[in-house]
Amino acid sequence: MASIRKLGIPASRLWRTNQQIRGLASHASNPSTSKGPTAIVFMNMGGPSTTDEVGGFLSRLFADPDLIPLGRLQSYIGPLISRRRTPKIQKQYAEIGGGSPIRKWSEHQASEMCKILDTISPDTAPHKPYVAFRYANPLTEETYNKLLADGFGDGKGGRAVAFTQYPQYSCSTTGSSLNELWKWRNRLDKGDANSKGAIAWSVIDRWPVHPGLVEAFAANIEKTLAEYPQDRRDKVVLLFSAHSLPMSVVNRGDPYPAEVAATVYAVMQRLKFKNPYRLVWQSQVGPSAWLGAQTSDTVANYVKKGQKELVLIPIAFTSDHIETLYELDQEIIGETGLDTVKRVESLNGSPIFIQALADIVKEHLAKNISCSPQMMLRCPGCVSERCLESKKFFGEQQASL
Ligand SMILES: C=CC1=C(C)c2cc3[nH]c(cc4nc(cc5[nH]c(cc1n2)c(C)c5CCC(=O)O)C(CCC(=O)O)=C4C)c(C)c3C=C
Ligand code: FES
Ligand SMILES: [Fe+2]
Repeated sequence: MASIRKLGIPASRLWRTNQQIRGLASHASNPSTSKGPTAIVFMNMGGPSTTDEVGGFLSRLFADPDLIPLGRLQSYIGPLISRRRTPKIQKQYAEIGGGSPIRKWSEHQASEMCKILDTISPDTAPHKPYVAFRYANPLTEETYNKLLADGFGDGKGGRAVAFTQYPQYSCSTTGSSLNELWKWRNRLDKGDANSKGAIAWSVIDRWPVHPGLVEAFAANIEKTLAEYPQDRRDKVVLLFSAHSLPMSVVNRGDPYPAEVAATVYAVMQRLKFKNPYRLVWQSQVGPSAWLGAQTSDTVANYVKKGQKELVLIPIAFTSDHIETLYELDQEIIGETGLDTVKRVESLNGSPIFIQALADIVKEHLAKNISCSPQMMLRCPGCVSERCLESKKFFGEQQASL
C-alpha cells in the first residue's frame, strides 16, 4: 500500500484497473481505456409481486415521512392505516393477476439498457444493472448490500449512477428514494480505514422532456389513435393522466406538476397538436385536498357531455402498475362501458423507451456531473433535515467522480 501511496495512485483507481482486467476481457471496448465497471441503479417505489407482499409494501409506504408525513405519530398511525387498507389493496392486486409487474419490467429495462450502453458508451463499460425499490423487494438496503458484494464501495470505490425511474421529479417519489439511498450509504458503505473508497454516486434526477421519452410516448399514442376510424381520429380527446399530489405538497413548491406538464407539452408538440388534450390527475388517497381535475371525474364529465372518444395516457409512470391495470382499465374505463374510451399501452418493454434510457445514461456519464443543478434547490417550503443532508451529500459527490 505504501508503494501505491508513493506513486500517488488512489486505491480506488487500482481497483478499477483490476476490475477492467478481470471483467472486461471479453468486452468489445478497449479495456485499458474504460473507466468501468459502472453500476446503474434503477430507483422506483416498487410494488408487491404477490398479494402476500401487500401488507409489507403498505406498511413501508405509510412509514415514509417523505411521502406521508404523520409527525411524531408516524410509527403509531402508519401501521394502523396500512393494516386497515391491506385487504382492499390485496383485492385490487388479485384482480390484476396477483401482483405488480413493476419488478419484472424494471429488471428487464435495466438489463436491456445496460447491453445497449456497453455498445454506445464503451468508456464506462461494463454497465451492471441494479434495481432499488423504496417500498418493495428488492429494497434499497438489499441492493446496496448487493453492490458491496459485487465489489463496489466498502473501501474499493467504484462508480454508481442512481437513475430515478420517475421521469418527473417529486420530493415524495424521487426525493424519498434518494433520501433512502443516502441513509443506507451512511449505514453500510463506510469506505476503507481512512473513510475513502465508498461508492462515488451520481444521480439522474429527472428527464421529463428527453426526446427519447417523448418519442416512446408519442409512438404508443399514435398506435392507439390508429384504432379509431380515420375520419374520427382527430376528434379523439387525449387525457394525459398522472398520479396526483396533495395540495400541501404542491404548495410547498414541489417541482412535479410543472415537470409533468412539460412532458405533456413536449409529447403534444411531437404530435403536432393534432388532437385536443388535457392533463388530469388520478389516485388521490384520503380526505385532504389534492391536485385536480381528477381523471375519474374528467372521463365521466366528458362522456356525459357527449365526448365519447377518449384516450388515456399514463404519463408519470413508465411501467404497468395498479393504477393503470386496475384504476384506469377496470374502474375508470370499465365503468364507461364504451369501447371508444381506450388506454395507451405503458412503456414497459418498448424498444424506443429502452434506447432512450440508454441515451439518458450515456449523456449523463459524458457530462460527468453529480446531479442536475435543479436538484440542489430545495422546495421553498421544505423544512426536512433529510432533504438538506441528502442533497448536500449528492451535491458533494462531484469531487469523487
Ligand atoms: C409519479 C407517481 C407517483 C406520485 C407522485 C405519488 C405520490 C403519492 N402517492 C401517495 C400515496 C399512495 N400511493 C400509493 C400507490 C402508488 N403510488 C404510485 C405513484 C405515485 N405516487 C404508484 C405507481 C402506486 C401503485 C404501485 C403499484 O405497484 O401499483 C399508495 C398505495 C395504494 C393505496 O393504498 O391506495 C398510497 C397510499 C401520496 C400520499 C403521494 C404524494 C405525497
Ligand atoms: S420537500 Fe422538496 S426539497 Fe424537501
Ligand atoms: Fe402514490
